[in-house]
Amino acid sequence: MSPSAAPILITGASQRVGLHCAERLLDDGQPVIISYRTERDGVHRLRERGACVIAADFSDEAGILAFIERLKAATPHLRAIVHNASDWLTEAPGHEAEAFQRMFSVHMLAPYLINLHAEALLRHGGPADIVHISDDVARKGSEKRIAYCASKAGLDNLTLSFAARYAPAIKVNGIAPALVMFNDNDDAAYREKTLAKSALGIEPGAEVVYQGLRYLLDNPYVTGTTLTLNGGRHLK
Ligand SMILES: NC(=O)C1=CN([C@@H]2O[C@H](COP(=O)(O)OP(=O)(O)OC[C@H]3O[C@@H](n4cnc5c(N)ncnc54)[C@H](OP(=O)(O)O)[C@@H]3O)[C@@H](O)[C@H]2O)C=CC1
Ligand SMILES: Nc1nc2c(c(=O)[nH]1)N=C([C@H](O)[C@@H](O)CO)CN2
Repeated sequence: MSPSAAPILITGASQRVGLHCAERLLDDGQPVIISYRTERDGVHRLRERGACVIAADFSDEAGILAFIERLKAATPHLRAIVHNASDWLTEAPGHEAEAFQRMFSVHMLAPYLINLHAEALLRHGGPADIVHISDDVARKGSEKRIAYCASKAGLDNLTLSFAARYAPAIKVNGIAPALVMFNDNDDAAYREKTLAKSALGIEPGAEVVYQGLRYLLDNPYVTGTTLTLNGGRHLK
């Protein structure tokens, strides 16, 4: 891919899925911009590989708008925006409203404001995409993470609205994973219980999200669609 190609923005790419997708795009010669909140080893690695790295905290409107200004200063065009940044919060007793606000801000307000303010960066005459990384759990709800799940369901709805508004110049789609990669503190009992929730029963790793992203970027006839990436959880 030519080095003058417009960059792809991945939010929340300092670790795990976002970092993997950013590295795979760089492997393909695709320029990358990431947002990060914590200065992790992954940020240093991406910076060394030539990615543009921008600090951002999407916990409130001011932080989101500050990121948008830094993004506009960093590039005149974007090939795509991948909204990956996410906090997997439970609602601590007595802090439910704070948790809901934080989930709404990172999973809905940030994608909404970035999509609105960065529209012109995507309108450059070439292929352009927005991809929202959601969660398969939005399909049925989550008793343990009500606010998280509701905000991811709202993100799925943003996919439909922005796809209708931005067609035909910009495709807008989603990816809704179930378990892709555990967290280091997930114990054996939790891992066994979680793996049993899907028909395929595996922890696939971040590459399956990159494969879904690649499909959406490369296919000119898909918009307003959310790819289910759940190992067949809906079959159990
Ligand atoms: N892992 C899985 O099995 C599954 C993942 N998903 C979804 O896939 C995506 C990637 O998952 P995963 O890699 O596990 O995600 P992480 O939990 O690793 O979160 C990704 C990044 O989001 C950033 N982030 C969190 N809150 C904020 C905020 N308020 N402002 C800015 N950045 C923030 C963090 O940045 P930093 O570290 O720099 O602070 C973090 O590294 C997420 O959207 C997730 O909901 C869905 C289902 C299953
Ligand atoms: N931001 C995050 N969202 C989610 C995570 C995560 O680690 N960070 N993990 C999950 C689980 O894997 C779940 O799908 C299975 O227990 C969901 N969302």
